[in-house]
Amino acid sequence: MTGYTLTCPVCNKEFSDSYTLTCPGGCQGLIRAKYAARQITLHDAPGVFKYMDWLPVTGVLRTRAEPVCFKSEGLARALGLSDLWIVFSGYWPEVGAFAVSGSFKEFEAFPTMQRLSERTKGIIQVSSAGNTGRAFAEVSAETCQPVIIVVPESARDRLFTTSPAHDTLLITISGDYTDAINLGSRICTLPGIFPEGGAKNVARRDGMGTVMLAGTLAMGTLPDWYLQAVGSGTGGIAAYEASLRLIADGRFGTRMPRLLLFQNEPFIPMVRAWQEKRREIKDEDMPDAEQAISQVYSDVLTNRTPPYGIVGGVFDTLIATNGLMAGVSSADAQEAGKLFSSSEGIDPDPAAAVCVAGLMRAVRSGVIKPDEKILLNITGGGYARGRKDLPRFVKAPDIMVSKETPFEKISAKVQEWMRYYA
Ligand SMILES: Cc1ncc(COP(=O)(O)O)c(C=O)c1O
Repeated sequence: MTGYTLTCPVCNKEFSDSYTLTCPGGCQGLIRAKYAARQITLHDAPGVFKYMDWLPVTGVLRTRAEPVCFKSEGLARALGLSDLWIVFSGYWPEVGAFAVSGSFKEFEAFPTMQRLSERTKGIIQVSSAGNTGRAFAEVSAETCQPVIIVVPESARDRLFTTSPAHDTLLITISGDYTDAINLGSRICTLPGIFPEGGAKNVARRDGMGTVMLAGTLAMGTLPDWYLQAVGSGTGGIAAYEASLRLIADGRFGTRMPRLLLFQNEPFIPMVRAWQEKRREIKDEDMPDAEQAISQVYSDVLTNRTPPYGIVGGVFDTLIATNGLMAGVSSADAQEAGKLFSSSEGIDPDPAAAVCVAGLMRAVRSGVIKPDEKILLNITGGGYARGRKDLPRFVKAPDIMVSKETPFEKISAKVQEWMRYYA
């Protein structure tokens, strides 16, 4: 690691990092990390930290989690593609994939927790529909760093770890992902608690960007296409930012990969806004949101406030990459998930199945040509294998609340828990 500063895409000012999530000048845009290393050198470091030249950390945590890229044979044959590459993020020992929480959210969680401990003193708060929360709980369980996680009650059985998560405070709320986000924001007003920041956190974006790094290093060159299923779209932004760095590196080509991002019908707000080339998501882009969310195959893709219109967000990323977005039906995603399992030999997360269905559609419609170089982000998977191999500790909620629970009651319990870490 040779150091980094942060820059604002609006005022272009550079500043140092004190776990900064927004421009100190008050600009509205996604700040970026600017790394001293123009060319990436892989470090002899654990898991995802081998990419630490382009991660906003100076130290490392112990982990085996990292994205694994290989050239597809089974799925490629089934779809008639000659240059299909899969980046697998999840648990699949045979290919060297050890993200034991099962998704690429673990690549965000490790650098984020490390950045927080290097840059400030405090406890991180995460709101999640399941996968992100599980990834942070896993890091907490492995490192003993405390974390406060808020999830909808319906997602509580998704909070399991491979060792007991003693340092996780789990709060469940009867409601959906948006209610978890709203409660999390209120909890972050308490002293000593820091929001993980979502797309605003450079550690999260650059952690996810390691997928593009792993893919490009395995292929030797940047791909023509990068495909991912999105809820917030942070992974897409991260893939673009990593591509910018890889182009500046000079060894992997000069052409920006095109992004092809998918949402799960009927909840497709970003697809609708993008189809009209609008920077704003309007209410009419998510009609009957609650009903639509209840119908999707992959509920981790149901973010109602994605970083879409913000400077440096999904809209700008799609413009910069000549990108595309499309909706995928749940029925197609389920079929595609079965095809992926049978052709590649591992079960994909439902979100990854959405991505496979999107790929199939793009090939059928001629958007993607059979000989193009495709990087398919299988953002999660290997749960069945993990259930067999890995210890599983399901985290019981520490605090259960409803939307009506007075905040004073919740904050008193949170502060009592925090006293232990003071
Ligand atoms: C497995 C999986 N894939 C894809 C996504 C979408 O990621 P994002 O939109 O944040 O890039 C998520 C979000 O939680 C996820 O858990």
